[in-house]
Amino acid sequence: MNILWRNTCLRVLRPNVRVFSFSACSNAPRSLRMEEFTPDVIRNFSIIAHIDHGKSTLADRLLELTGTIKKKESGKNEQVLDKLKVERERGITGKAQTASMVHVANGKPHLLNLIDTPGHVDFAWEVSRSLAACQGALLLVDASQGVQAQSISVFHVAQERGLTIIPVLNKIDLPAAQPELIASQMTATFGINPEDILAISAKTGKGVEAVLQAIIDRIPAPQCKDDAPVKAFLFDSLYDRYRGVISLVNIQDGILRKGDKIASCHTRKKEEATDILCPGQVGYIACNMKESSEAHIGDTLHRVGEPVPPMPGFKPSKAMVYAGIFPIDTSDFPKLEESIKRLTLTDRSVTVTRESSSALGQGCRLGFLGTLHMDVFRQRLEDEYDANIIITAPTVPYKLVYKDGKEKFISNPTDFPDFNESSIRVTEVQEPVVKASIIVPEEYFGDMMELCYSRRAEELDHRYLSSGPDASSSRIILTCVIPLSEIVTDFFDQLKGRSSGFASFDYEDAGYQKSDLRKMVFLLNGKPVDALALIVHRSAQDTVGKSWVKKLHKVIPRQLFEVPIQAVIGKQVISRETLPANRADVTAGLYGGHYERKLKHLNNQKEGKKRLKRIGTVDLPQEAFFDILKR
Ligand SMILES: Nc1nc2c(ncn2[C@@H]2O[C@H](COP(=O)(O)OP(=O)(O)OP(=O)(O)O)[C@@H](O)[C@H]2O)c(=O)[nH]1
Repeated sequence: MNILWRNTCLRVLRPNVRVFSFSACSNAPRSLRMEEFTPDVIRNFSIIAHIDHGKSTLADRLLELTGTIKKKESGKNEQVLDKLKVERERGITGKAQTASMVHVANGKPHLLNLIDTPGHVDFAWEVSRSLAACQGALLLVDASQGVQAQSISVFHVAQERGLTIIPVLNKIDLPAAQPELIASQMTATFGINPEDILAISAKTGKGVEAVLQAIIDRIPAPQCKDDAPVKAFLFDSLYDRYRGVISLVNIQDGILRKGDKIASCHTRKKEEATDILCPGQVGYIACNMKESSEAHIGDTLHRVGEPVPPMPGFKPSKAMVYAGIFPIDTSDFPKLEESIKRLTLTDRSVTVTRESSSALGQGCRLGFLGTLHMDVFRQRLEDEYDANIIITAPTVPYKLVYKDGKEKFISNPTDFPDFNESSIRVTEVQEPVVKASIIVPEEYFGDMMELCYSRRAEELDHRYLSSGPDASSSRIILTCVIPLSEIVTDFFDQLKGRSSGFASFDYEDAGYQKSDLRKMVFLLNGKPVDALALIVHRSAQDTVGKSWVKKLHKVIPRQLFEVPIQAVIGKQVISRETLPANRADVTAGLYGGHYERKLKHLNNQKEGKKRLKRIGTVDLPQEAFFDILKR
């Protein structure tokens, strides 16, 4: 095992992104050695913020101020942390990123480890595990937008962990900034002392120096013992093309020296350290693991022969949204499977199993943390691996309770039982629910209530988020319990659309709840199309049935005979449309003389035929599924 560290800057990014080297740290005295950073001069901290409140920008300014990275000469504040297209579009960062910097304060060089956290509800798990490696956090709030749903939820996690919170008001340079109003909102919402709030502009750098000083003055040093047995906490892992799996660790106790044999409490695997890492420090370990599942997040590492009690366990990541991924051209499956395998090495929270569908052929069923996570993965497959894929409608994991008390989780609608079967032994179906909180300006409150009701929300409650004297800026926090299946489709888009983009939303797991759910199957000419099966709530079955049948009617090409399209639940037909028959000569209407056009049409048809799928007697091009299933 190699322990890789950099004296002054450790920057762990996605493998295809630059890794900063020691020489980039211009202001750092080169003679500094890692052993000199005793725990009292180490600060491990995180930045917590709602999406877009400026976390990455502040991280960049801190890195610049400490000389860890060079200030951009162009004066443009482009971000150092590279983002995926989907991340840029949605203004979020998915994967946590970590950096270390040295800052001289109070006459001594201090080692500051910034453990970045992602800013989206799907990644709440990453937030909680990165906070476990910190003693403090900067709570960053946009001075023009105020406190948002995500700021509150992450604040609570940080508070529960006993972290020291430094409240920071960002974007004070904006003309729309209302620093006094937002500061009073922060004081009321988080119960913090108004004098503790720092006002900054991460964009211009104003006030950022004071943030560095506050990190050193206010955040406690990690409590570690030099002479205790080595105890290292594994809080993240990533995949590097050349070095395999890289684990990020935080040394909680003891000194890890070159030549030390290290073992994992979880996997019992043993490795040898090739460098030194001291208490309180954050570093990364690269061993020759090829499977990221071998690096257990939340694992504790210790020196061989000196066992330590493992750190209190971390809940493993839990897939909340499942979808089938199939190649558009069925012969591409081996390539697709290989690409998925490679991509999951860099993102170990995705679960993969093989799936085969009579309609779409061979594919994989993937489990994601949420729909954004799914979109990020899909885009990476398309961009980085050039994959042409069809992705089925997302499903949440349902729970079936049997007569004998046994329980089973179902993540594929085709496995859902038909309740009209006489042999049915299922007594109850349960679905996952979440506790959602929405923060919205008062004028959109009615729309939000309506949206929540239409999505089967229960236990609705609301209160005013305290604000300043200006009544027009009153905002409301609305909480409810809502089925997860209702928010994995277009809930977020609806929320943004109906509130002109002002609503912010967050949710946390609230267990399972009994529900009246049925499997809806779509029949083409009497034959079911497995890839389109859905689980629906009884209250929504008519609307869902009707809209899907309409959609199918629109995209399915006409056949030589009439095709009935039906949505059925059990034996009951919920909705039906009939696709009229087509005339045999598909080139009819192309008049004589237009030879090239006719030829082109025939060639297109030939090409299309290769991808035709036969559902019973109905021929369907794979692309039709793409059209049906794209959101
Ligand atoms: N005017 C102004 N804009 C800022 C400031 N800080 C950040 N921004 C802008 O706000 C936008 C969001 O900033 P990011 O740093 O990407 O936000 P973030 O919180 O890191 O977003 P996620 O990592 O995706 O959660 C960017 O366009 C920044 O340029 C600031 O102090 N003033």
